[in-house]
This record gives sequence, structure tokens and C-alpha cells, in this order.
Amino acid sequence: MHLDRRGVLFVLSSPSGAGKTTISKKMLASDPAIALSISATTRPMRPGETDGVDYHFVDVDTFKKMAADGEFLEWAHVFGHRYGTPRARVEELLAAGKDVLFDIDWQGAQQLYQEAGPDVVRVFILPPTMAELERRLRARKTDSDEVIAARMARAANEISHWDGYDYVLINDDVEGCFDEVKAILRAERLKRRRQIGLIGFARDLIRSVPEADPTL
Ligand SMILES: Nc1nc2c(ncn2[C@@H]2O[C@H](COP(=O)(O)OP(=O)(O)O)[C@@H](O)[C@H]2O)c(=O)[nH]1
Ligand SMILES: Nc1ncnc2c1ncn2[C@@H]1O[C@H](COP(=O)(O)OP(=O)(O)O)[C@@H](O)[C@H]1O
Repeated sequence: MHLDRRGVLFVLSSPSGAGKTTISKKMLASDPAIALSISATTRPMRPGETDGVDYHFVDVDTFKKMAADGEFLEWAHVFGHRYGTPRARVEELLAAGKDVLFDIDWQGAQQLYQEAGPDVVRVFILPPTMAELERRLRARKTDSDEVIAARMARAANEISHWDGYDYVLINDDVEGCFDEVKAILRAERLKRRRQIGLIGFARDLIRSVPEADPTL
């Protein structure tokens, strides 16, 4: 049985290559109640990516104008490019009763938490080892050696923010990690303060008992 509830703002962060895109795709494919927040970025499109699906690819001037017009819930510089979360889609999804998934870095997680506080659930994904992280970046075949070296250099910094998250998972086996992410989302959805329909439901239950104390 499902009562009305407040949407979860579900943040997945990790150093580049640890597997957050893989996990998010699995979540989106398996659960129609959660939808992705599509970020705007000034970084170039990678092979296999689609504009408007993976990101909105924009130039720096467009990005700056969007930021100046207050269109972002949060934005940050990452790997020398700008990345931001457009506010409108998130608000539309929440109004439609969906949960929203964010693939954003620690700066974004922090800003989103400042904006939306307890509605935000922050999950950080760690690689089992740094050697495995580098292997995954190479196996993905989307970045040059230079870009991979920059991502590895930044990974240590990203990992140092692990303690700003509510949950920290180690992505050794994809299926195991995915199960853990699903368990977190399931439990968070059940939290009392998200179940806004509970107040009325419990009141009606109590009122349906003729012998109940009328002050309840
Ligand atoms: N703050 C913030 N970070 C973002 C946003 N979109 C993506 N990122 C982060 O930017 C980093 C680089 O993303 P990307 O270029 O797709 O590389 P990948 O993580 O290696 O696939 C990742 O840590 C993302 O989580 C956003 O809208 N805001
Ligand atoms: N648990 C895992 N074991 C082995 N390879 C993985 C695992 N998780 C992800 N990968 C692979 O590692 C690469 C990087 O994963 P990706 O999801 O793109 O990371 P991120 O979005 O964090 O940068 C991809 O080629 C992906 O298929």
C-alpha cells in the first residue's frame, strides 16, 4: 500500500571511473519512480552520449547566462569545465511525485543539501583499489591518457570528501553495489517524514475506533 510521500533527492557521487554512471543507469532502467536530473555542462560530448539525455551540452556563455538567471539549483567547476543542475526539471519531477537521481560531485552534493536539506540522500561510491579505478577508466576507452591522469589526480581529492555523505559503498561487484543502492532508496522512501499521507491515514484509523479517547 502506498501513501503520498515527499520525493527523495538521491545523490550518487564517486571519483570518476568508480561506477556511478553504471549504477545510475541500472537504477533508472529498473525503477520508473525515479528519474535523472539532467545536468548542463560545458565539457565536450563523448562518443555514445546524447545531448539532452546524458547532459545538456552548452557553451560557456550559455552556461554563464543560465547561472546568472538563477536557473541552477547548484553548479560547480569540475575538471576545468562547468557543470550545473537545472532547477526546472527537478521541480517538475518532484511535483509529478517522482524521486530524482543526481550524478553530481561533492560540491554539488553540498550545495544541494544546503538547498533541500533533509529531502537529500547522499551516497558515495568508492572503488575497491586505486589500481582498479585506473583500470576502469582505461577500459571505458572514452578519455585520452592525459585526461585519465587528470581524473586520477582528482580522484584522491574527491575521495577525501567521503565523510560528507550519508552512505558510503564500495563498488567491487556491480550487482552487489546495485543491490545496496536499491536497499538505501527503499528504506529512505519508507522514512516517516517522507510519508506525508501518514498523518491523515493514522488519524482516520484512530477515528474509526468508536471506543477511542476523543482527544486522540
Ligand atoms: N556539481 C555538479 N557536478 C556534476 C554535475 N554533473 C556532473 N557532475 C560531476 O562532474 C564530474 C565529471 O562528470 P563527467 O564529465 O560526466 O565524467 P565521469 O564522471 O567520469 O563520467 C562527475 O563527478 C559528476 O558527478 C552537476 O550538475 N553539478
Ligand atoms: N564493479 C565494477 N567492476 C568492473 N567494472 C566496472 C564496475 N563498475 C563499473 N565498471 C566499469 O568501469 C568503467 C567506469 O564506470 P562508469 O560507470 O563510467 O564510472 P563513473 O560514472 O563513476 O565515471 C565502465 O567501463 C564500467 O563499465
